Amino acid sequence: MKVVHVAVGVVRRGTQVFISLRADNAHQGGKWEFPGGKVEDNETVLDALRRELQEEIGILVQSSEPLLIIEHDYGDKLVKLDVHAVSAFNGEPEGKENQQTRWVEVSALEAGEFPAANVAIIDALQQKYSK
Ligand SMILES: Nc1nc2c([nH]c(=O)n2[C@H]2C[C@H](O)[C@@H](COP(=O)(O)OP(=O)(O)OP(=O)(O)O)O2)c(=O)[nH]1
Ligand SMILES: [Mg+2]
Repeated sequence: MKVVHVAVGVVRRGTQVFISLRADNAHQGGKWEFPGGKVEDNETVLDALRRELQEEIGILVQSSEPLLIIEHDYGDKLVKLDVHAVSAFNGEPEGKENQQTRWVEVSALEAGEFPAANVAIIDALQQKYSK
């Protein structure tokens, strides 16, 4: 199966991160996610990160740091999540695609509300950024 390369942005302010609800009809629909999306053929992962965060939550990424890379096989889809912590940005994040969004304390993130691949992201965040 072809691996789908995905740029994922953990938008962080202190010990809080910004999350969105995936549309019911999307892959892994009804789960919470960190905003992001597929890296197109003509772009780098950072290009995709910038583009997706602008499209989905209306912010301009000013600086980001790689956090981790996760490969996960959902059975119907094989993904490679290229996860970046976004520490500086312009604009106030909001759902630009009618999706529900919220800021949440890193310590309150519940892996069960996210796609299975996100367990490792939540672990990494809770080690690095919890109060
Ligand atoms: N954005 C995002 N995708 C995630 C997370 N965890 C996880 O397993 N995924 C998976 C779900 C999807 O199969 C894939 C991302 O696809 P996506 O639906 O965001 O892609 P996209 O924004 O380009 O949207 P589209 O073109 O499919 O409409 O990665 C996460 O935290 N954030
Ligand atoms: Mg997306």
